[in-house]
Amino acid sequence: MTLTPLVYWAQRHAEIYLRVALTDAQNIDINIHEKVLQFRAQGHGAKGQNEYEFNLEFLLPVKPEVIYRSTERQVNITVRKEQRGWWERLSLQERKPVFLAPDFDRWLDDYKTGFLFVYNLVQFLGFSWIFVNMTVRLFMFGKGSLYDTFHTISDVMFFCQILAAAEVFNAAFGIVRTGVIPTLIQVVGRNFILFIIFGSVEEMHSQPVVFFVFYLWSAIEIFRYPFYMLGCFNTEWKILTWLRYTVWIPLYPLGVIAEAVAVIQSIPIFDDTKLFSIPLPKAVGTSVSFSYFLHAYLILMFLGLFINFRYLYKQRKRRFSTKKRKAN
Ligand SMILES: CCCCCCCCCCCCC/C=C/C(=O)SCCNC(=O)CCNC(=O)[C@H](O)C(C)(C)COP(=O)(O)OP(=O)(O)OC[C@H]1O[C@@H](n2cnc3c(N)ncnc32)[C@H](O)[C@@H]1OP(=O)(O)O
Repeated sequence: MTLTPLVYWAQRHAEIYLRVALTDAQNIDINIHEKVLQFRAQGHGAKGQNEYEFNLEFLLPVKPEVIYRSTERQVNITVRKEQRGWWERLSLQERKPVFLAPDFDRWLDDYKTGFLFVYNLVQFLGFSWIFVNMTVRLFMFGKGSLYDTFHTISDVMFFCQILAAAEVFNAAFGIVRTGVIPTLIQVVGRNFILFIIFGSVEEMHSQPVVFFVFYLWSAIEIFRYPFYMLGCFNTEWKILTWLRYTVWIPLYPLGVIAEAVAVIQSIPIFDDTKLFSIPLPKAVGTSVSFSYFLHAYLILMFLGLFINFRYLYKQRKRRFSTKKRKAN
């Protein structure tokens, strides 16, 4: 007797997504003949460990190639609808006039993809400009040019980091499939360093550590944003994917260490200048120095590093383990 797994269905204007509820699926065999999809695999489904299969006939023609990803919990299948040529659409309409309702879903998808593509492109250009400009200036003018270099690139860095706040909204509103907390930690963490430690303390503008931080931030972004840009077109370059999910391994701890050094260097300056200190009533004392908060922030940073490192490690594992299964 053939066993049929649970199959969930979703679709967009150009694609159909099937989720087959089979755990640890093995020997997956998926074919499309004409409009019929045939699926067979061994795995753990509603009737335990067994062989499961199903045939599914689509209403309209679909492309014969199947894209699938097997994870520990399920098999995700993507089928692309056959795009009809304009002449075919025209002849169909001639034969059977239909009222063409506006496809709001499609428009929304296109706007979302367009917005994300432009956003990622702007960020990529911004971080590449910072990286190249910083390298050229420091290489040509040496250490003496630190202060000028900071002032040349800081506006673009401020702009890119403010823009990065959009990533928290994208995560919160489900525009991209990413975690809100890791994104929030990343955005709040960087903006704190940039605007409070670097932006408000002039003495920091000529500290070498600032440029280590900027290098570490931009080094990951010049791979991450092009990776997302390709993702907008359902495309990927293996080498870019590998870099996006690997380069953070050394960069993230180094980035947090460099940021911690910057915080430590700024503590005596905040103590001396009393910048951001909280005034107290005369009877109690003068003020509470901002440096107390910075000491607490140093602990938070390593907690943030732990959360995001774990998150990125999981993302990496998810990405590469599904790829390996796909090759089986
Ligand atoms: C509560 C606040 C408390 C604050 C406490 C503060 C403490 C701060 C401490 C920490 C400070 C850290 C400061 C930062 C330092 C550095 O950056 S050091 C340099 C190295 N840094 C890095 O390597 C990190 C780079 N950043 C990231 O990777 C992200 O910001 C991330 C949030 C940490 C993880 O990214 P995420 O997007 O969740 O993972 P992905 O696997 O890449 O994406 C998931 C899916 O979402 C799609 N997607 C995401 N964004 C976009 C986009 N812009 N456009 C299109 N698509 C996008 C992506 O394609 C994935 O989709 P699928 O492929 O379908 O899975």
